[in-house]
Amino acid sequence: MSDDAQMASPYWSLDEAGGDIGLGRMFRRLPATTGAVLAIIARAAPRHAVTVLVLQIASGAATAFGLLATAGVLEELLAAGTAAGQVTAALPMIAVVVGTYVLRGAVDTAVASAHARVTPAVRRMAEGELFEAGLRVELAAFDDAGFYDRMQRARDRGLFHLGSAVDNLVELIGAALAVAAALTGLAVLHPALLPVLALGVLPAGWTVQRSARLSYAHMTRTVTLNRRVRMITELGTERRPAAEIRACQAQDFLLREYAEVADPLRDQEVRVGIGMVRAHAAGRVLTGLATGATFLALALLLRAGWIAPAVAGAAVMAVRSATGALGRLVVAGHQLLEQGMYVTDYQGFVADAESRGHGAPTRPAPAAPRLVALRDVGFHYPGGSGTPPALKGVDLEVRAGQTIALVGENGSGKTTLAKIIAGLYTPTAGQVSWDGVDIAEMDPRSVADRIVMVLQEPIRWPHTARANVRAGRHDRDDPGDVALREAAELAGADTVVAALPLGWQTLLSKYFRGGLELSGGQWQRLAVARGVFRDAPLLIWDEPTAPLDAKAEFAVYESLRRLAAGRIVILITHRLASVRNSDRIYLLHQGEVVEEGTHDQLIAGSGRYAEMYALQAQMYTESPAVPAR
Ligand SMILES: Nc1ncnc2c1ncn2[C@@H]1O[C@H](COP(=O)(O)OP(=O)(O)OP(=O)(O)O)[C@@H](O)[C@H]1O
Repeated sequence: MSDDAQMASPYWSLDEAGGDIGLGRMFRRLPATTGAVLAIIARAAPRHAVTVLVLQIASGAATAFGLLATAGVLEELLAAGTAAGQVTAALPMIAVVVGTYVLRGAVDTAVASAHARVTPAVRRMAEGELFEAGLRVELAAFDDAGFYDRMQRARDRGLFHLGSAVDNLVELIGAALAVAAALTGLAVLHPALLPVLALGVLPAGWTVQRSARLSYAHMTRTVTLNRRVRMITELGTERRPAAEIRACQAQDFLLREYAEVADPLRDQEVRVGIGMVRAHAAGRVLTGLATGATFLALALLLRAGWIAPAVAGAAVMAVRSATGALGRLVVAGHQLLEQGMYVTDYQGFVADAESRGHGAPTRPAPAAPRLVALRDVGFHYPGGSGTPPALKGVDLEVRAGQTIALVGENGSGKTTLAKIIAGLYTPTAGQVSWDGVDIAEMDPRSVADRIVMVLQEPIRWPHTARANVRAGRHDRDDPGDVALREAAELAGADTVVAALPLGWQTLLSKYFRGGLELSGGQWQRLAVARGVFRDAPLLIWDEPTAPLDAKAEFAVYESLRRLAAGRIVILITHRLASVRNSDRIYLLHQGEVVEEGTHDQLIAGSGRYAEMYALQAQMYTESPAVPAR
């Protein structure tokens, strides 16, 4: 097997066809979907939605009235007498028909303008809700693959289809009212015309329904392939992966990956397209036959004397208008069902996100905790059953004014522990307390308010340099940017900003015209400045200096030492020289604290820490392991 073949995955292929949607099933499922969309419309734009509905009813009534008036015109024109006399007699009814058309045109325009306000309002509200729901959930939700997948689906497809679902609902109601208008008009003219109408519209209805079924089945079969195509094309067109793709010469690999999913998608589209062409061809034949049958039926009714010629003429017009409306109704109904699935996804996500939010605020966290203590803390990432816990049995204490360090190999649990101390994850066992009170009892917002956390991969806010630092506490009052400049100086970010063309106002994003990109270390200095600007009593630094040059690293540690006075500092780093002065060092191994003490105690213990320290020291003292030339 080639390497490429080994990298190919069986996870994406055409999906199983979704349930077939016949007319009966469509009508059974429509109320639930319609109800869901209506509920969202009612919250986003109730007034405009009512306007649309009332005007659509008025438009339907005008259609029915226009049909009756047309019959009146035909009656006058077909009455006995001279041509001039017939036209003169028909003039008042012609005026009524023209008036009805004008009225319908005006009403339809008003429907369209009220409708134009509904869809954007729904999109705006739904997007805002989704964004807020995503921001409010606990961090752990992002580690749950199911939740994450639902969120992506709701964001990428739910929002998009919600707008179209609103449009289709409006179309569906309009079409249903137009069909009802044609039916009513004909029933008033003569009830015997109703079966004639059915004869005329059924083939068209069959055709539209057949193509809508094909398109629905196509949509359900290609969900996964479409997602995969989007992922791959994003990889090939985004800025971040661009360098590595080129460095690894992975272009051909990506193109093959793309072809692997895009080809079956294309073939499926061709199959469906041909299926639709066939359905339309059959439909046209049937419609032709049905038109003949309609005329035959009308002729029979005329001969039997059941209807007058004028009524037969009006019936032909009614059949045409009802055929068009029925077609629109079936198409809109199917599309609404298709989009309804995504709308349900969206609603499911928002409900799920709300249930994952923090509970009602309880007591506030102490303004400046004096003692942070962990007792027998364990943690399992969501969905990780069958895998060992990320943390188990961790006991730890740190007091105001102290600095502790968390060290250990990659994957030993340091970052997880820091996030638990920060209240970002709730431990699955044990307890984290501040001044003797479990933080689970505290208002999570007030807990977060007391913490500064600088992480390994800080956010690169696509904003100005100033906003990048102020994001640490965006609502902090800082007249003259005094604190901002002080934080930048402490973090060594002042020199970075000084070199920018527009200083603090420089946009730091290459995605926008005039924007600039920084180096990894420069971004990190801004992140440290952001942490300093945040100014809180509990500082958690997770590898804050990893991408910094030696001079900047030294300066940052000096600043951290000054900042530490009176605060609680938790430091995570692999550079053991940086933790020598910590009040206590905790060495983690496979999620457990296996050694703890001061640097001197741990060195004297000759355990893992001493070994790691000796290895690092050796790298500085012995000749570098570069092969001799
Ligand atoms: N989001 C996550 N979902 C599931 N497991 C995770 C997640 N993040 C980390 N883990 C697992 O938890 C364990 C501890 O990870 P953690 O990031 O805390 O280690 P670390 O000591 O900070 O590592 P490093 O030194 O590489 O930063 C690892 O086995 C890792 O695979």
